[in-house]
Amino acid sequence: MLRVAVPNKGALSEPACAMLREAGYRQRHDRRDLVVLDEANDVEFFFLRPRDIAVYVGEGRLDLGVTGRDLALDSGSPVEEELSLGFGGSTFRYAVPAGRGTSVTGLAGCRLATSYPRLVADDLAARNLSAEVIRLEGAVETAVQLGVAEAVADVVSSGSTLRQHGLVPVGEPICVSEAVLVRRRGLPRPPEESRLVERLRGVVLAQQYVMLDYDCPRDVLEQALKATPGLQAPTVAPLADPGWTGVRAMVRRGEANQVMDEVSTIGARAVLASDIRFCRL
Ligand SMILES: Nc1ncnc2c1ncn2[C@@H]1O[C@H](COP(=O)(O)OP(=O)(O)OP(=O)(O)O)[C@@H](O)[C@H]1O
Ligand SMILES: O=P(O)(O)OC[C@H]1O[C@H](OP(=O)(O)OP(=O)(O)O)[C@H](O)[C@@H]1O
Ligand SMILES: [Mg+2]
Repeated sequence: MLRVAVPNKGALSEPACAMLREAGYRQRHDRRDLVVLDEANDVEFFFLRPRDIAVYVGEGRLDLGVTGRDLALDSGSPVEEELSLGFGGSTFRYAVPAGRGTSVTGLAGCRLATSYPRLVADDLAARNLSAEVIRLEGAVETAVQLGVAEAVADVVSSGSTLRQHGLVPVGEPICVSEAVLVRRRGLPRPPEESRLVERLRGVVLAQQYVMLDYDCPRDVLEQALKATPGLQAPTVAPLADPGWTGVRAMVRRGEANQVMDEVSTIGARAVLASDIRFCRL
């Protein structure tokens, strides 16, 4: 039986459960449940703190886990990323009080509060900078206000927590993070693991594309197909009116409106974009 870790709390918890549900797996209904057995798929899910997940997977106690890239790096566990999941996006950055400089080198010798001490120590070492790293559990932005540190390194998503505390980011992000599926580094891949990975890949890809359908005058079909080449090739089907054809192709979600403008300008009509829920490509 495959054993998989899922975040039990926090920013990654709900989207991770939703994605696994979409991939056809049984998930918990009660937030207090810590283990869910999905007998039909022969998978056992363990709901763990996101920070601990890479530790269990790296020790080989669990086969796969959903966690944040930043948390996996900070754990120092021997895990590798199997799949990026496309949610839980954030950056991990240094920040200082507004007006206290804009350069990372200014962090030398300061007290730096963070919940990600390994990530910070590794980055400081790579930059050949020395600073005192103060490990806090959370709400690290307050550490500057209360005089525990002169700078912080923390997760930045919308940036509003930094702003509320009068802090501004300095330097490039230490890590650009998102939710990832991790496995123990270097282990052979059992077939039951590949099935879960492929199912999740099907959900991730489905979210990145839309299905575009439109009616196209035959005399501009070639031009339209260039705008919508699809993945393999677009479906071209006859319509009742011999002067027209139906076209169906997958299009990247972020480019969909531009492509719709393009085919409409050529003369396409009834241009429809619809969501794809899950797929195998
Ligand atoms: N807006 C956000 N706020 C916090 N974390 C986010 C956000 N967006 C994405 N994340 C990611 O979520 C993960 C952190 O999750 P979470 O905040 O639940 O853990 P934690 O900080 O260890 O736990 P807690 O906040 O309960 O002490 C990291 O991978 C982080 O990059
Ligand atoms: O850029 P923003 O959208 O404001 O989000 C970033 C904030 O969210 C996280 O805190 P979380 O809620 O996880 O609390 P924590 O600090 O206790 O971990 C993170 O540590 C920042 O404080
Ligand atoms: Mg947090």
